[in-house]
Amino acid sequence: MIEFDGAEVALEPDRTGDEPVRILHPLDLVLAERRIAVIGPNGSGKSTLARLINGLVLPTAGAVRVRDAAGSPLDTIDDGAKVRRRVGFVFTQPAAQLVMPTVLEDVALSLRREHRRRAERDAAALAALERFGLAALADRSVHTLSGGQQQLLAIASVLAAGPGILVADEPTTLLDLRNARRIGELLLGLDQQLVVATHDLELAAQCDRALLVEGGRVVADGGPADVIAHYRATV
Ligand SMILES: Nc1ncnc2c1ncn2[C@@H]1O[C@H](COP(=O)(O)OP(=O)(O)OP(=O)(O)O)[C@@H](O)[C@H]1O
Repeated sequence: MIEFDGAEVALEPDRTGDEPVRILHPLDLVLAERRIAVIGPNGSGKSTLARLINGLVLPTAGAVRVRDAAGSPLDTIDDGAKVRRRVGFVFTQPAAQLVMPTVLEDVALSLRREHRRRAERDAAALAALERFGLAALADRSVHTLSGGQQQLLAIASVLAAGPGILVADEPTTLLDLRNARRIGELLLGLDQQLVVATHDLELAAQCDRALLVEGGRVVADGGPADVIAHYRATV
């Protein structure tokens, strides 16, 4: 569960002494559904909203809290590094988060806390790759993968660390239709709670709830069909 309690993001005023610019206006929301889409025009604040959920952006006022599993405490996000073990984040550009030379090493890096011994870590990493149909690519350089394979690997690496919540920021934007559907289906089928900021309305339509963000405010919130219809009617 994710709770926004008057959370807002404002930029410091510049030297002209102007009012701070609000990127996200104070937001009160409880997100309890398993799959939540955040849609809206470019620059509306979707990424900022998504980044608040894993501490990549901290609110300048108010609070964001997460509970990543039944029975776990509702914790305020005030330390990005701590929350990132509980809330995974997948970026639009998978290459940005693939940091190790080979596919296996990249997944193994996510497992360094759980498995201190290299052999155990590699075995767990291989099992994670198998789950995503990537085992045959284990020794390949991450740079030789296709965009779809890279996005799949980025998701596998993030999920290997066992987060209870997954946030994805436009994960299908750079993919062709086939890979976009494949990644979309994978994300929608996860056990974890999913928050996905997306321009992919086909993906948004399959979520349990959608939020329409415009000008840093949530202007529609509810079933995806209604929220998408509202969005289409306003562009
Ligand atoms: N660190 C920052 N400094 C200055 N402006 C910022 C910063 N972060 C975001 N913004 C501005 O805040 C607004 C919202 O940005 P955000 O990236 O959240 O939008 P978005 O809805 O995800 O857009 P897109 O669909 O184009 O990715 C934009 O106008 C952006 O330029």
